[in-house]
Amino acid sequence: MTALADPPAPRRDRPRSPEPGERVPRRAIRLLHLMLLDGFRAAPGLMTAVTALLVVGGVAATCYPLGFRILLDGALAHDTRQLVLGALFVGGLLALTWVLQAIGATEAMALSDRVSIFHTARLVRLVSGVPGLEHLERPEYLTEIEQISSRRRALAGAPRQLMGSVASVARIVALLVLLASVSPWLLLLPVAAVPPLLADRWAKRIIRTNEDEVAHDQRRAGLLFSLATTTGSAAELRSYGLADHVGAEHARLAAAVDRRTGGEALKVLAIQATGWTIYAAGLMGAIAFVVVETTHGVLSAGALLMAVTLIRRSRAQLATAAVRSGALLSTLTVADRMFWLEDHAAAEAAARGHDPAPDALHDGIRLRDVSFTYPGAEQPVLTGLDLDLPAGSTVAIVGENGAGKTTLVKLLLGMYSPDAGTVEVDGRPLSGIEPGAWRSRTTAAFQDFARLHLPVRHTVGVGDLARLDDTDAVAGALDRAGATSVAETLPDGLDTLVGSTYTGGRGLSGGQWQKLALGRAMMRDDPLLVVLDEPTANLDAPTEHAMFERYASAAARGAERNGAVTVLVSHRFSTVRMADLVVVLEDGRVRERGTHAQLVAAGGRYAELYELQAASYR
Ligand SMILES: Nc1ncnc2c1ncn2[C@@H]1O[C@H](COP(=O)(O)OP(=O)(O)OP(=O)(O)O)[C@@H](O)[C@H]1O
Repeated sequence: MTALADPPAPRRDRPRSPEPGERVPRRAIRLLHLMLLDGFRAAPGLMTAVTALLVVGGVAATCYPLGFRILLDGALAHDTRQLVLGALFVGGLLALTWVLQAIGATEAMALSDRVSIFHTARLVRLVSGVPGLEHLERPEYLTEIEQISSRRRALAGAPRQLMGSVASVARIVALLVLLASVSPWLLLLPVAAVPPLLADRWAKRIIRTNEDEVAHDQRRAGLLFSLATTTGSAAELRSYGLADHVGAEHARLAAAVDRRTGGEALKVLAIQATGWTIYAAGLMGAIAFVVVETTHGVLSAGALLMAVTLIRRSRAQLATAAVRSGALLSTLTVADRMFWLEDHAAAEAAARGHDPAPDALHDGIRLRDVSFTYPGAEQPVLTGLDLDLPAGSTVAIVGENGAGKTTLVKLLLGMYSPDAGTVEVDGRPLSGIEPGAWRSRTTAAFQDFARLHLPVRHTVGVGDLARLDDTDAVAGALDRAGATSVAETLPDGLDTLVGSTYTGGRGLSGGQWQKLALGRAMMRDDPLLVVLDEPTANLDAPTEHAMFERYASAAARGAERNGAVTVLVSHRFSTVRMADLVVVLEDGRVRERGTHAQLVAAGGRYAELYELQAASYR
């Protein structure tokens, strides 16, 4: 069996670290904000506690060898007072270190949890706050989101890491002061620490590059995993015997990622080992130095013990500093991604309109010379499209599969923006209207509707969030959608939990789900635009007929109330003929327009399609 076609890795056009034009101070301020202030914003008390614990604990852990010096010199001098002082010093600081470390670890976990919740909420806001859908069609955007999402934990650890780094610096300063008190020559020891630290930075860079390069395959493996383990695709996977193939494909991708990552891990190991070997040589030199100084009587036995203890501990402290700075660096990569996302959302927000939506339509909605190409696609879907949707009209859009009908209605709903041309609402560009304001005056039922696994009242009620729990509004919407019977047959009526995600959830048929989606679309009271994009595909013929009669009367009421336009996308001509205006789309342009009778009489493409469908029913 051949492998599933491997899509090309997405083009990477995301800035890595600061963009050439971006000033480093600005980035530094943003980083400080993210790593420090966000910790205080998410959990002020915890953040203060963790900071204090880390710094005090760090200094205490470094200073206790000073007690060894007092202790040993006191023992050699038979000085009981000094002995007791040394013992108290060592014991007190060690006990303090352990207690603070134990409390610090628990508090740090709690802090990470709180900051993680904070960043998750921010991520959701940044992704769903962008009004259109275009960003969700771009693989490179999705890869970035996945990278941030999968490393939210690292980001959540940032405040703790930063504080840990401050504590590391405090420990190293304390270590150097104590070493200098033995001999200033020992301050050369940090020079030997440079190679391992540089090696560590290099290693982290290799790891980050590798993460970027395997991200595409990891994402694909993740998609295959959910394909193999979720219910939506389960039936088809079994019907076509694809389960093994998908499993094998997932294993192939995962193994490729693992192979590459394993190879890079060996490189990283070699680099780090070289750095630490150089440091070990410096460390041995320092020990030899203090031993020689002691044999020459320059240093006391206590000073020797303290120096050797400090030198030995310096490796652990440097290793901790290297690990922390490495973690900090990899957090910076996630932070840069978060900044990119914030900039993206800010640019989108700056570009959006601020005008209110009109109260009513007087002229209608017009598309002027509109062209649209999906992100990453080569060919435009709509080209130079001109179309008038008069206020108060019901317009049916017909055309073959892929003609661009759904794309057109998504442009009307403001989910995509045209690449060229304009969509106008009563003569004003739609791009000038605040997206939320326009959304609140539109409603839509799509062919690929969402199956919201919630109590029925909420599955429907989310169509108008302000009236989510308004039983009368929900019942009215279900009635307008001809879906009252769905709720009536369920054991707890509107309170029945639907969908099988949760225990006790009631499974529904495709048609029942669709009726609830239609109910959702009927929740808004005074929409200016109603879009029904093949909303009856799962319904039987009598239900569909009854449904369209309801639509027609709802559309007529809306037209009278505020000039609402109803756009109906359908392949069924029995439905299409009820519209005031029929538009035939072909190759991204309007090929014909007119009433059903006019188009049939004209004997063009519509008449041909109509005749074909009518013949199949005869
Ligand atoms: N997200 C997308 N990214 C890239 N191309 C897309 C996307 N969605 C649709 N297209 C392409 O745009 C064209 C028009 O699609 P659209 O869904 O608008 O057609 P349609 O007329 O509604 O078709 P149907 O009758 O099958 O629902 C198709 O060629 C399709 O391949």
